[in-house]
Amino acid sequence: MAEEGCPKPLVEVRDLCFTYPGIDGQPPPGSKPLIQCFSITLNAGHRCLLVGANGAGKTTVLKILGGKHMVDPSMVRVMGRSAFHDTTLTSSGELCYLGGEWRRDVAFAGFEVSIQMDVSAEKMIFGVAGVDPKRRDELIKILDIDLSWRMHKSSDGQRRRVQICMGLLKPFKVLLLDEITVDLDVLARANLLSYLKKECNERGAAIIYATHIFDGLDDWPSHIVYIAHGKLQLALPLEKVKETSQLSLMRTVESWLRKERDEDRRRKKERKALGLQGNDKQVNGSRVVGDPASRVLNNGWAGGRLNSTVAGAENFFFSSNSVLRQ
Ligand SMILES: Nc1ncnc2c1ncn2[C@@H]1O[C@H](COP(=O)(O)OP(=O)(O)OP(=O)(O)O)[C@@H](O)[C@H]1O
Repeated sequence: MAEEGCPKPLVEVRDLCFTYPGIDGQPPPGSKPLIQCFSITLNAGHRCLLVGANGAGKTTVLKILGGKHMVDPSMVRVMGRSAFHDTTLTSSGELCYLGGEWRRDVAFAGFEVSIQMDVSAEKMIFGVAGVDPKRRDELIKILDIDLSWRMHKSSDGQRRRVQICMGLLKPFKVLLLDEITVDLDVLARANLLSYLKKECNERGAAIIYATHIFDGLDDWPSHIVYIAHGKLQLALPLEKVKETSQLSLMRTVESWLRKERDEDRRRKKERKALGLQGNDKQVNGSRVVGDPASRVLNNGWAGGRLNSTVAGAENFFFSSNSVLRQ
């Protein structure tokens, strides 16, 4: 997706390969990588819509890009740095992930107050330190936040607006959005999407947005990335997608997913007819049933140790010992 003659990409993913670890902190031996053959490049200004069926791997990819799961540093570079190992990327706000855990957790606002406690929106938002007041005011306006809202008495959508505002207070360079607009009303969502578009156009930020909601998105993304079963299916500029389909974006994606499901069913049927299991491999928790010969498979993890298992480990002074972060 990088264009010729462009400056350094903001995001570079090269042959990303990843498996969730089992209870021992290692991927179940012989397990098939959950994410594989996934490479994309994003430049300043790119707004990438990440689409795929439930369970395709969208959240996993976003978390890896957001530095939450450890992979080999060569696989994921954000602004030329390793997303997992260089924690200054996230602590500075340059790399920002707003997604599942962020939504589900009590979403501690800078000064450790739960989003559902009896506290005002003002206290939550103004509690985030080191923020440009102009940017803060703009976000409050865009999201139409009433600073007197009490969090414990607010609606889900009102709370979400406050959360989104807090998440965007620092001027990100790379923003990863994992379906955060579900509770927003049509107007708030439209305003947010146009604000994010402006951020890309004016500040040269890049956004990857995973969603199943296509309202108002027909002209929002610059690129579409489609993932199925953890593998990249396509990564194209929106115009190219439009050239190949006369349908709306939602109908186009729907047709891809329908085709994918039909293919899956056909394969399953064939395997059944041959007396094979429905799935390629049987993995039960961290115990693997199957041919031990297949267990040497390189699934993106280095074996042996839980911490710093990648080449050049001595350089990872930013790294924690954890391989998964919340
Ligand atoms: N912590 C985990 N440990 C093991 N497997 C996981 C974990 N989280 C997700 N998975 C598995 O990884 C696969 C991809 O999940 P992921 O959440 O990335 O999909 P998704 O495309 O975001 O799906 P959805 O559209 O439903 O949100 C699923 O099969 C899921 O069961």
